[in-house]
Amino acid sequence: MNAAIIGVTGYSGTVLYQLLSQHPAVENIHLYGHQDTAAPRFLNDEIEAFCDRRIMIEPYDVRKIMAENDVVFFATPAGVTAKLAQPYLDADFPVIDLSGDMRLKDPKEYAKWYHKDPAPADQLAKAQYGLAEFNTVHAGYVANPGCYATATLLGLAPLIKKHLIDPDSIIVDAKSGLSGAGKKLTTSSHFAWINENSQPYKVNQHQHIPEILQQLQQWDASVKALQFTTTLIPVTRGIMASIYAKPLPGVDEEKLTAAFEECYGKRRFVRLVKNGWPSIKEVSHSNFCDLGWALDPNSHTILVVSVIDNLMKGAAGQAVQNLNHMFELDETLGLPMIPSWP
Ligand SMILES: NC(=O)C1=CN([C@@H]2O[C@H](COP(=O)(O)OP(=O)(O)OC[C@H]3O[C@@H](n4cnc5c(N)ncnc54)[C@H](OP(=O)(O)O)[C@@H]3O)[C@@H](O)[C@H]2O)C=CC1
Ligand SMILES: CC(=O)N[C@@H](CCC(=O)OP(=O)(O)O)C(=O)O
Repeated sequence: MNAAIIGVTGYSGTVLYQLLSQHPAVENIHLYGHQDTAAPRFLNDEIEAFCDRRIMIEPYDVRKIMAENDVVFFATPAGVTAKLAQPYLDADFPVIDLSGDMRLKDPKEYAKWYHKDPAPADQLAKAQYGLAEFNTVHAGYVANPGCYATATLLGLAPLIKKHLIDPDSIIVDAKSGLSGAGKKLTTSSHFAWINENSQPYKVNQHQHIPEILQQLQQWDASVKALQFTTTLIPVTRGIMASIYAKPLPGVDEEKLTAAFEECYGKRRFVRLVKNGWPSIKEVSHSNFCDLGWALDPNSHTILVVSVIDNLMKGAAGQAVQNLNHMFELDETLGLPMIPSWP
């Protein structure tokens, strides 16, 4: 197949390019950039690491993209696909959108949390949320989940789906490395600030809160809210979500473990860590989500720890997993099955 990438010069775009370049079912990768760029650019001029890849990044042209490709990936910032999705939806053309533009079903929620103009409700209704372990999308427009949302939802799924916790008691403390913020330098991502430092941000205002709730409510309508805090940590890649909740009466360690095993026993990309605890480094550069859990009888609290690589399972890796679902290929095709270690 031929695959198009829009946004190849960004962090998730480059990882997507790396994965698709080695994907056995992808024959050609075509790159497209901004709509308003008259002259084409070249990948080797934009990304030093790809200095031997003199591949053209053509100006964005929707008709050319659909004519020359079987699928298009958008690795563009919020606000881009909300304006560009319509012709793909009209043509039922396969799209995998890494941005948050088409994830929320309610346009008012998007406007509230992203502070941008939403796509129209009829377009949002057509997009399918691609949390790959639970929603196998075979065609159309896939809204690839956010990085924090992926780590949090995979950690919470067994607790919510098996009704093991008080739905009013969920607290998530999530930390992310700097590549999660994309390539643009900001004051908070400046080396002198974040090196040997750590700071919460977007407290109670993070755009993944409504995304997480939307999916949790599909599993259990009684979940009304969650306390969700995001913190920057001085690593390049990786997310660790520590999830706390109160168990319902009768829930013990055995039931907890059985729920995780039932939920993920057959899943290739979720690893259940039973000796010790998950760590960011052990999933680095892989599409794995590692999960660990415990029930403390003294504080009567469940802890689940979920780790992913934000650029892989949190973005480009899950996008390739969704590509494999869409084209009915083996789910693992083109994805590394061994993390980068040490
Ligand atoms: N980084 C991460 O860990 C994750 C990111 N995401 C989401 O994925 C998307 C990409 O993120 P990330 O890679 O971090 O972002 P970056 O900021 O690193 O890259 C954005 C890319 O989009 C391109 N771009 C910007 N505006 C346009 C436009 N109007 N038309 C065409 N191309 C455009 C940029 O090109 P140029 O440089 O030429 O402007 C660049 O290639 C975002 O929506 C992000 O929220 C989701 C999960 C995790
Ligand atoms: C470290 C960091 O800044 N991370 C970003 C995550 C970006 C992302 O995944 O955004 P969308 O999924 O909404 O597109 C953030 O917290 O906003």
